Amino acid sequence: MTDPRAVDAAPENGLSDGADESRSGGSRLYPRVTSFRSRRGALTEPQQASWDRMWPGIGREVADEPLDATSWFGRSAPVVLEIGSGTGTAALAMAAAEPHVNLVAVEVYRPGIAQTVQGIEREGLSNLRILRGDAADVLENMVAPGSLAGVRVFFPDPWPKARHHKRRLLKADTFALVADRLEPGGILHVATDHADYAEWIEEVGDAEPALTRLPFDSERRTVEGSSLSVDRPVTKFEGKAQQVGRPTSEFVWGRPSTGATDVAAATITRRESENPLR
Ligand SMILES: C[S@@+](CC[C@H](N)C(=O)[O-])C[C@H]1O[C@@H](n2cnc3c(N)ncnc32)[C@H](O)[C@@H]1O
Repeated sequence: MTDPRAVDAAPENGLSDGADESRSGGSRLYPRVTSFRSRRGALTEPQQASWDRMWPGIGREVADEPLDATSWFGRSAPVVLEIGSGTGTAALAMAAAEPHVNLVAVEVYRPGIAQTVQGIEREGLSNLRILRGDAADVLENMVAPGSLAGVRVFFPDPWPKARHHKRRLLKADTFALVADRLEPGGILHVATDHADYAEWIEEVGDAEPALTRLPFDSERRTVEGSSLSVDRPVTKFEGKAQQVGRPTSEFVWGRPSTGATDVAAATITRRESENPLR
Protein backbone atom coordinates (compact mmCIF):
# COMPACT_ATOMS: atom_id res chain seq x y z
CA MET A 1 0.00 0.00 0.00
CA THR A 2 1.19 3.53 -0.71
CA ASP A 3 2.34 5.27 2.42
CA PRO A 4 -0.21 8.08 2.80
CA ARG A 5 2.44 10.28 4.35
CA ALA A 6 4.37 10.24 1.09
CA VAL A 7 1.61 11.81 -0.99
CA ASP A 8 1.31 15.56 -1.35
CA ALA A 9 -1.82 17.36 -0.34
CA ALA A 10 -3.94 20.07 -1.92
CA PRO A 11 -3.79 23.51 -0.33
CA GLU A 12 -5.99 23.96 2.71
CA ASN A 13 -7.75 26.97 1.27
CA GLY A 14 -9.04 24.74 -1.48
CA LEU A 15 -8.20 27.38 -4.07
CA SER A 16 -5.85 25.20 -5.94
CA ASP A 17 -3.98 27.73 -8.01
CA GLY A 18 -1.07 25.36 -8.33
CA ALA A 19 -3.02 22.80 -10.35
CA ASP A 20 -1.43 21.70 -13.56
CA GLU A 21 -3.71 22.22 -16.54
CA SER A 22 -1.65 19.99 -18.78
CA ARG A 23 -3.53 16.84 -17.89
CA SER A 24 -4.34 14.57 -20.75
CA GLY A 25 -7.05 12.02 -21.26
CA GLY A 26 -10.28 13.93 -21.62
CA SER A 27 -12.97 12.89 -19.20
CA ARG A 28 -11.52 13.95 -15.88
CA LEU A 29 -13.51 16.33 -13.76
CA TYR A 30 -11.05 17.98 -11.42
CA PRO A 31 -7.47 18.77 -12.43
CA ARG A 32 -5.22 15.88 -11.50
CA VAL A 33 -4.49 16.37 -7.85
CA THR A 34 -1.07 14.77 -7.90
CA SER A 35 0.08 17.61 -10.15
CA PHE A 36 -0.83 20.34 -7.68
CA ARG A 37 2.04 22.62 -6.70
CA SER A 38 1.28 21.58 -3.21
CA ARG A 39 2.70 21.33 0.25
CA ARG A 40 2.75 18.42 2.59
CA GLY A 41 0.70 19.06 5.61
CA ALA A 42 2.56 18.12 8.73
CA LEU A 43 0.51 16.28 11.29
CA THR A 44 0.74 16.82 15.00
CA GLU A 45 1.98 13.90 17.04
CA PRO A 46 -1.50 12.99 18.29
CA GLN A 47 -2.83 13.20 14.72
CA GLN A 48 -0.09 10.93 13.45
CA ALA A 49 -0.68 8.47 16.27
CA SER A 50 -4.40 8.41 15.56
CA TRP A 51 -3.71 8.00 11.84
CA ASP A 52 -1.40 5.04 12.49
CA ARG A 53 -3.98 3.36 14.70
CA MET A 54 -7.03 4.04 12.55
CA TRP A 55 -6.03 4.32 8.89
CA PRO A 56 -5.68 0.60 8.08
CA GLY A 57 -9.29 0.06 9.11
CA ILE A 58 -11.02 3.22 7.93
CA GLY A 59 -8.89 4.74 5.18
CA ARG A 60 -7.85 3.88 1.66
CA GLU A 61 -6.00 5.49 -1.17
CA VAL A 62 -8.06 6.08 -4.28
CA ALA A 63 -7.33 3.34 -6.82
CA ASP A 64 -8.57 2.16 -10.19
CA GLU A 65 -10.58 -0.66 -8.72
CA PRO A 66 -14.25 -1.04 -7.84
CA LEU A 67 -15.31 0.09 -4.38
CA ASP A 68 -16.85 -2.81 -2.45
CA ALA A 69 -18.53 -0.78 0.28
CA THR A 70 -20.35 -3.76 1.79
CA SER A 71 -17.10 -5.53 2.45
CA TRP A 72 -15.29 -2.37 3.62
CA PHE A 73 -18.00 -1.39 6.09
CA GLY A 74 -18.81 -4.97 7.00
CA ARG A 75 -22.48 -4.42 6.28
CA SER A 76 -24.87 -3.58 3.50
CA ALA A 77 -26.34 -0.06 3.87
CA PRO A 78 -27.07 2.99 1.70
CA VAL A 79 -23.76 4.46 0.50
CA VAL A 80 -23.21 8.22 0.47
CA LEU A 81 -20.12 10.05 -0.83
CA GLU A 82 -19.04 13.42 0.51
CA ILE A 83 -16.64 14.96 -1.97
CA GLY A 84 -14.06 17.41 -0.61
CA SER A 85 -14.79 16.71 3.06
CA GLY A 86 -12.06 19.08 4.28
CA THR A 87 -11.53 18.70 8.01
CA GLY A 88 -14.59 16.47 8.27
CA THR A 89 -17.01 18.76 10.10
CA ALA A 90 -20.01 17.67 8.04
CA ALA A 91 -18.94 14.07 7.54
CA LEU A 92 -18.45 13.45 11.27
CA ALA A 93 -21.71 15.08 12.31
CA MET A 94 -23.76 13.52 9.54
CA ALA A 95 -22.31 10.05 10.13
CA ALA A 96 -23.28 10.34 13.79
CA ALA A 97 -26.77 11.54 12.86
CA GLU A 98 -27.27 8.81 10.24
CA PRO A 99 -26.11 5.50 11.70
CA HIS A 100 -28.04 3.65 8.96
CA VAL A 101 -25.78 5.15 6.25
CA ASN A 102 -22.33 4.02 5.05
CA LEU A 103 -20.63 7.40 4.53
CA VAL A 104 -17.45 7.75 2.48
CA ALA A 105 -15.51 11.02 2.73
CA VAL A 106 -13.32 11.79 -0.31
CA GLU A 107 -10.52 14.27 0.27
CA VAL A 108 -6.98 15.01 -0.89
CA TYR A 109 -5.80 17.24 1.94
CA ARG A 110 -3.90 15.16 4.49
CA PRO A 111 -4.17 17.42 7.57
CA GLY A 112 -7.92 17.69 6.92
CA ILE A 113 -8.14 13.93 6.63
CA ALA A 114 -6.10 13.59 9.83
CA GLN A 115 -8.67 15.70 11.70
CA THR A 116 -11.42 13.50 10.30
CA VAL A 117 -9.54 10.38 11.39
CA GLN A 118 -9.19 11.79 14.90
CA GLY A 119 -12.90 12.57 14.93
CA ILE A 120 -13.80 9.05 13.90
CA GLU A 121 -11.64 7.66 16.68
CA ARG A 122 -12.89 10.14 19.26
CA GLU A 123 -16.56 9.62 18.42
CA GLY A 124 -16.23 5.87 17.90
CA LEU A 125 -17.97 6.13 14.53
CA SER A 126 -18.28 2.84 12.69
CA ASN A 127 -20.09 4.14 9.60
CA LEU A 128 -17.55 6.64 8.20
CA ARG A 129 -14.66 5.73 5.90
CA ILE A 130 -12.17 7.91 4.03
CA LEU A 131 -10.92 7.69 0.46
CA ARG A 132 -7.79 9.74 0.01
CA GLY A 133 -7.36 11.07 -3.50
CA ASP A 134 -9.05 12.61 -6.48
CA ALA A 135 -12.85 12.56 -6.44
CA ALA A 136 -12.88 12.30 -10.23
CA ASP A 137 -11.11 8.96 -9.99
CA VAL A 138 -13.56 7.78 -7.37
CA LEU A 139 -16.64 8.64 -9.43
CA GLU A 140 -15.22 7.46 -12.72
CA ASN A 141 -13.36 4.33 -11.71
CA MET A 142 -14.49 3.10 -8.31
CA VAL A 143 -18.23 3.67 -8.08
CA ALA A 144 -20.66 1.46 -9.99
CA PRO A 145 -23.61 2.97 -11.85
CA GLY A 146 -26.76 3.18 -9.73
CA SER A 147 -24.92 2.36 -6.51
CA LEU A 148 -25.02 5.57 -4.44
CA ALA A 149 -27.85 6.73 -2.21
CA GLY A 150 -26.36 10.20 -2.09
CA VAL A 151 -23.55 12.54 -3.10
CA ARG A 152 -22.66 15.61 -1.05
CA VAL A 153 -20.49 18.49 -2.19
CA PHE A 154 -20.15 21.23 0.41
CA PHE A 155 -18.24 24.37 -0.54
CA PRO A 156 -16.26 23.07 -3.51
CA ASP A 157 -13.36 25.19 -4.72
CA PRO A 158 -15.00 28.04 -6.67
CA TRP A 159 -12.17 28.72 -9.14
CA PRO A 160 -13.35 32.34 -9.44
CA LYS A 161 -11.24 33.41 -12.42
CA ALA A 162 -13.02 32.86 -15.73
CA ARG A 163 -10.01 31.15 -17.25
CA HIS A 164 -10.14 28.58 -14.41
CA HIS A 165 -13.85 27.79 -14.67
CA LYS A 166 -13.04 24.61 -16.54
CA ARG A 167 -11.47 23.32 -13.34
CA ARG A 168 -14.71 23.54 -11.41
CA LEU A 169 -15.93 20.22 -10.11
CA LEU A 170 -19.60 20.94 -10.65
CA LYS A 171 -20.01 21.17 -14.40
CA ALA A 172 -22.20 19.34 -16.89
CA ASP A 173 -20.03 16.20 -17.05
CA THR A 174 -20.05 15.89 -13.29
CA PHE A 175 -23.80 16.21 -12.99
CA ALA A 176 -24.23 13.53 -15.67
CA LEU A 177 -21.74 11.24 -13.95
CA VAL A 178 -23.28 11.74 -10.51
CA ALA A 179 -26.75 11.10 -11.96
CA ASP A 180 -25.46 7.85 -13.44
CA ARG A 181 -23.87 6.76 -10.13
CA LEU A 182 -26.96 7.58 -8.03
CA GLU A 183 -29.48 4.85 -7.45
CA PRO A 184 -33.12 5.64 -8.30
CA GLY A 185 -34.33 7.89 -5.49
CA GLY A 186 -30.76 8.98 -4.70
CA ILE A 187 -29.98 12.64 -4.05
CA LEU A 188 -27.22 15.14 -4.80
CA HIS A 189 -26.80 17.83 -2.14
CA VAL A 190 -24.65 20.88 -2.91
CA ALA A 191 -23.78 24.01 -0.92
CA THR A 192 -21.60 26.97 -1.87
CA ASP A 193 -20.88 30.44 -0.54
CA HIS A 194 -19.71 31.73 -3.93
CA ALA A 195 -22.50 33.65 -5.68
CA ASP A 196 -21.17 33.23 -9.21
CA TYR A 197 -20.51 29.52 -8.72
CA ALA A 198 -23.99 29.13 -7.22
CA GLU A 199 -25.55 30.54 -10.39
CA TRP A 200 -23.41 28.23 -12.50
CA ILE A 201 -24.28 25.20 -10.34
CA GLU A 202 -28.00 25.95 -10.47
CA GLU A 203 -28.00 26.39 -14.23
CA VAL A 204 -25.89 23.34 -15.04
CA GLY A 205 -27.61 21.11 -12.48
CA ASP A 206 -31.08 22.03 -13.68
CA ALA A 207 -30.02 21.26 -17.25
CA GLU A 208 -29.12 17.63 -16.38
CA PRO A 209 -32.07 15.61 -17.71
CA ALA A 210 -31.53 12.64 -15.38
CA LEU A 211 -31.90 14.79 -12.24
CA THR A 212 -34.87 16.61 -10.81
CA ARG A 213 -34.42 19.66 -8.64
CA LEU A 214 -35.97 19.29 -5.19
CA PRO A 215 -37.22 22.25 -3.21
CA PHE A 216 -34.73 23.33 -0.56
CA ASP A 217 -35.58 25.57 2.32
CA SER A 218 -32.78 26.20 4.79
CA GLU A 219 -35.40 26.21 7.55
CA ARG A 220 -36.57 22.72 6.59
CA ARG A 221 -33.80 20.32 5.82
CA THR A 222 -35.21 16.84 5.34
CA VAL A 223 -36.39 15.44 2.03
CA GLU A 224 -39.43 13.29 2.53
CA GLY A 225 -39.27 9.97 0.76
CA SER A 226 -35.49 9.75 1.12
CA SER A 227 -33.76 7.90 3.94
CA LEU A 228 -31.07 10.58 3.74
CA SER A 229 -30.90 13.77 5.71
CA VAL A 230 -30.07 17.04 4.01
CA ASP A 231 -29.42 18.49 7.42
CA ARG A 232 -25.81 19.41 8.10
CA PRO A 233 -23.67 21.47 10.45
CA VAL A 234 -21.92 24.67 9.45
CA THR A 235 -18.67 23.52 7.85
CA LYS A 236 -15.25 25.05 8.40
CA PHE A 237 -15.34 26.93 5.10
CA GLU A 238 -18.90 28.02 5.60
CA GLY A 239 -17.95 29.43 9.00
CA LYS A 240 -15.24 31.55 7.37
CA ALA A 241 -17.70 32.76 4.73
CA GLN A 242 -20.23 33.69 7.38
CA GLN A 243 -17.63 35.77 9.19
CA VAL A 244 -17.29 38.00 6.14
CA GLY A 245 -21.02 38.02 5.42
CA ARG A 246 -21.16 35.65 2.45
CA PRO A 247 -24.43 33.72 2.47
CA THR A 248 -24.76 30.05 1.55
CA SER A 249 -26.67 28.83 -1.49
CA GLU A 250 -27.88 25.26 -1.24
CA PHE A 251 -29.39 22.86 -3.76
CA VAL A 252 -30.74 19.32 -3.82
CA TRP A 253 -31.37 17.24 -6.93
CA GLY A 254 -32.87 13.77 -7.00
CA ARG A 255 -32.63 10.92 -9.44
CA PRO A 256 -36.29 9.98 -9.94
CA SER A 257 -37.24 6.52 -8.75
CA THR A 258 -40.14 5.84 -11.05
CA GLY A 259 -40.74 9.15 -12.75
CA ALA A 260 -39.69 12.74 -12.42
CA THR A 261 -42.86 13.71 -10.64
CA ASP A 262 -42.29 11.23 -7.80
CA VAL A 263 -39.10 12.91 -6.72
CA ALA A 264 -40.18 16.40 -7.63
CA ALA A 265 -43.19 15.97 -5.37
CA ALA A 266 -41.02 15.18 -2.36
CA THR A 267 -41.31 17.78 0.37
CA ILE A 268 -38.90 18.89 3.02
CA THR A 269 -40.33 18.36 6.46
CA ARG A 270 -38.02 18.74 9.41
CA ARG A 271 -37.83 22.17 10.90
CA GLU A 272 -34.55 23.79 11.88
CA SER A 273 -35.59 23.76 15.53
CA GLU A 274 -35.54 19.95 15.42
CA ASN A 275 -32.09 19.84 13.90
CA PRO A 276 -29.86 17.47 15.92
CA LEU A 277 -26.71 18.90 14.37
CA ARG A 278 -26.98 22.37 15.85
C1 LIG B 1 -13.17 24.84 -0.15
S1 LIG B 1 -12.76 23.33 0.59
C2 LIG B 1 -14.26 22.83 1.46
C3 LIG B 1 -13.99 21.81 2.53
C4 LIG B 1 -15.23 21.40 3.37
N1 LIG B 1 -16.24 20.79 2.53
C5 LIG B 1 -15.80 22.59 4.09
O1 LIG B 1 -16.87 23.07 3.71
O2 LIG B 1 -15.18 23.04 5.06
C6 LIG B 1 -12.74 22.23 -0.78
C7 LIG B 1 -12.12 20.89 -0.43
O3 LIG B 1 -12.11 20.06 -1.58
C8 LIG B 1 -10.90 19.33 -1.59
N2 LIG B 1 -10.61 18.93 -2.97
C9 LIG B 1 -10.17 19.71 -3.97
N3 LIG B 1 -9.99 18.98 -5.08
C10 LIG B 1 -10.35 17.72 -4.77
C11 LIG B 1 -10.39 16.51 -5.50
N4 LIG B 1 -10.03 16.48 -6.78
N5 LIG B 1 -10.82 15.39 -4.89
C12 LIG B 1 -11.18 15.42 -3.58
N6 LIG B 1 -11.16 16.54 -2.83
C13 LIG B 1 -10.75 17.68 -3.43
C14 LIG B 1 -9.88 20.30 -1.04
O4 LIG B 1 -8.73 19.64 -0.53
C15 LIG B 1 -10.67 21.00 0.04
O5 LIG B 1 -10.55 20.36 1.29
